[in-house]
Amino acid sequence: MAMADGKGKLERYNSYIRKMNSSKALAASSKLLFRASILIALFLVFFLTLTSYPTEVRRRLSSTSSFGAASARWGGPLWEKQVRHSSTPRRPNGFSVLVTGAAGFVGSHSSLALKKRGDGVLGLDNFNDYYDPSLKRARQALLAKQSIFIVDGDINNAYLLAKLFDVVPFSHVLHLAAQAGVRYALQNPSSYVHSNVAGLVSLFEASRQASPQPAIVWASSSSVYGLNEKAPFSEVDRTDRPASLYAATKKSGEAIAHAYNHIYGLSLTALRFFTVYGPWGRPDMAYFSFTKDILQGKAITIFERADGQDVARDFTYIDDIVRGCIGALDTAQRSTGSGGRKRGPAQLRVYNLGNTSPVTVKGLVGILEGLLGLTAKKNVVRMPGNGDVPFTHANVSSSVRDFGYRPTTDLATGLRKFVKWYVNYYGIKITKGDAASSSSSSRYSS
Ligand SMILES: O=C(O)[C@H]1O[C@H](OP(=O)(O)OP(=O)(O)OC[C@H]2O[C@@H](n3ccc(=O)[nH]c3=O)[C@H](O)[C@@H]2O)[C@H](O)[C@@H](O)[C@H]1O
Repeated sequence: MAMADGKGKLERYNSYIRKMNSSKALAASSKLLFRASILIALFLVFFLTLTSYPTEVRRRLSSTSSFGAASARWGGPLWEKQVRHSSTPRRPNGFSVLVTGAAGFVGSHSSLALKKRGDGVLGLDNFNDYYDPSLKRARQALLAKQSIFIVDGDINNAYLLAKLFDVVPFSHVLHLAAQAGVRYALQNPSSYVHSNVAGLVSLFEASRQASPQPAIVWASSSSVYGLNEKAPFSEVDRTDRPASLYAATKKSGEAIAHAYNHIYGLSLTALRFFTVYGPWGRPDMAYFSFTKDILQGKAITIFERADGQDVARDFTYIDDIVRGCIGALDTAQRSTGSGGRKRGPAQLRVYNLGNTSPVTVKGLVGILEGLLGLTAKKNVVRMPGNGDVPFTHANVSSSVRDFGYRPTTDLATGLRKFVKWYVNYYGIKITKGDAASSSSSSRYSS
């Protein structure tokens, strides 16, 4: 009996162990299944969220929000050496300037001018495809010849910015990276928020945490005057009626700058640029695309106001703008914060940088026709409701007073230099007009 009892116990015990094992295996496999489902669900949420963004935003997010993706393009001892070398000033008391948007139009010209006088310059640019990136790469090559290194990265990448401020104690930031263009905001509104609002905050965050905190000079825009009718536009005029999302994001930037100055003691100067043009310019702008189309015999569209009057702009030549940027950098006081905390009141400034003599768009086209020796095929249409403003005109008395800003290039002179660059860069031969005779072997004149 005892044996039988013992055998029965053993069998019961074995069957208990078998049951336990099979329920453990069941539990383990259901745990695995549960975890796998969570992973799949997370992946699906991420994928669906990402694919619900427009292509442009998706491209930007994938290039900026992943540390892994970004770190593939930066980091390491060689990279740090390049960053340090490029940022080191070569003159006594020279600046060490981080130029964002350095492969852009104003960014490339400003970087070269700063380097020329002995400042250290490090560029930062995400080389996005808002317009032909090969032009940005050509500007990059130009800067590389002057030993200016451009980091390939986005201002929204907080890791990258922290790393840059860790490696270099920048004295100044010239912040020019932005989503430009007034009318493109109708097609891709989120890109304006991404670069001009989120990107700006990201840069200000990195700067306020940096030690030392840099002084920041950054690009606002004449477009903030919006529907202002009082001319010429003065910095104290109303800027609460933006006509485009572009203008609204630039105006937001000025409000954000106020807050960072107030809370963290960042020294901040906003420059309101007025329709900047010149060699190595932006292909999306009217003077550039008109030149291309006139040369190709294509029709151009000229907007006129609802009342039939001509639209006008205070077109400003790039060299004048660069001098304004450098004047603002030279007179920028230090930020007062340290360790992310304000230690006293800091400088907060806003300046117009314009040419002070508006020209109508028809006038611009007339000058181009003369330079190209060609007559444009013109479609004159009523200005569509696309964010454009009827005219701009800068009062620059504040920048004249505070850093001796004085625009010296009229539109005809500036466009002559632009056309000379354009035909040379794109290898175009013009038999009639001034452009052919002024074409030189130099691809760059600033
Ligand atoms: O000062 C600024 O803050 C802004 O300047 C620039 O904007 P805008 O002044 O709008 O320049 P731009 O596009 O060259 O149009 C020029 C003129 O041509 C007219 N225009 C334009 C296109 C066209 O097909 N036809 C036309 O008549 C058009 O109606 C306008 O009157 C920068 O792009 C912008 O990024 C920002 O920096």
